Amino acid sequence: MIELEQVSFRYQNEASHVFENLNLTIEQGEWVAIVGRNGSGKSTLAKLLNGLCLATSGVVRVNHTVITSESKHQVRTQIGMVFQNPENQFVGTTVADDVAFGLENLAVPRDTMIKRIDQSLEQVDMTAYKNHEPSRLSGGQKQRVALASVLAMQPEVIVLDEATSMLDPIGKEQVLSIIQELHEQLDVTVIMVTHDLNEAALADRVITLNEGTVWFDGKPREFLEKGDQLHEVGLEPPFVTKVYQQLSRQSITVTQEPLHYEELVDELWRLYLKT
Ligand SMILES: Nc1ncnc2c1ncn2[C@@H]1O[C@H](COP(=O)(O)OP(=O)(O)OP(=O)(O)O)[C@@H](O)[C@H]1O
Repeated sequence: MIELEQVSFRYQNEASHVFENLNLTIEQGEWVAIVGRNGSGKSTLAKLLNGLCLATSGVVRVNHTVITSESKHQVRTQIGMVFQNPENQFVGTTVADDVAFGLENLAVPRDTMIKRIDQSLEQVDMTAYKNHEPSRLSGGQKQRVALASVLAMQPEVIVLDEATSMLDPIGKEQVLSIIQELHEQLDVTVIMVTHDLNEAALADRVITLNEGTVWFDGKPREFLEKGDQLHEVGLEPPFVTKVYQQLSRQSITVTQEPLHYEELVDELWRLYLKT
């Protein structure tokens, strides 16, 4: 679905490259979390995927189309982006207008447009707010509307750049469960830039960037097994990993390193019943 081949990128008037000869392939239907310290290039990578940044050299392909200044508009119909701050994405005076905007640009026929607006608002559970002003919604509701605007375009790939970082735990949970549903039911490819390693553990694959290179690329469990090595790339092991490390230090055997709180609780419960 996405291929980066020998991609180098340098911002205009900057001396150093963010990426040099980066190679990466993301398959259709994968859920990939991109993690890494501040400045490691996560957002730049997200922008390279939808043509907001164009490779200085090398090739970025989305569904076999090479992203260039000519093709980027067409590519954006296949890749939906959701950013950290939904305020920057609102253009309409009502929620429905806002969701309609991208469809109007694509000249989608009116009856199809109405159907898609209703369907995407329902997917994010925001139907009741259809005629509300976006600026009066809560942060979590705004992010769900931003997600609906992307869903209405029926993209094959959704890129979320720190999309849940400004949300409270409930708002975060709601957005993540919508993503999980889309991924499972519609086989949408999800690329999620995040600082939250608990969130990254939900993905099928974790890519860790460090100084413009891929430091780790693999399953979330293998990633968390890195434990204290995560400090080398500016990351803090999540709570479940720290508990696992403490248990190991005290020679308490746990069957496998827990990925989520639920697994940790199951494991602790098992240990408790054994005593
Ligand atoms: N518009 C820009 N012009 C020049 N340099 C930039 C620009 N945007 C980012 N950079 C630089 O590119 C590098 C990568 O930045 P990027 O925003 O991709 O990192 P990031 O991993 O997303 O960071 P964060 O976690 O802080 O959001 C950094 O050194 C940053 O200073």
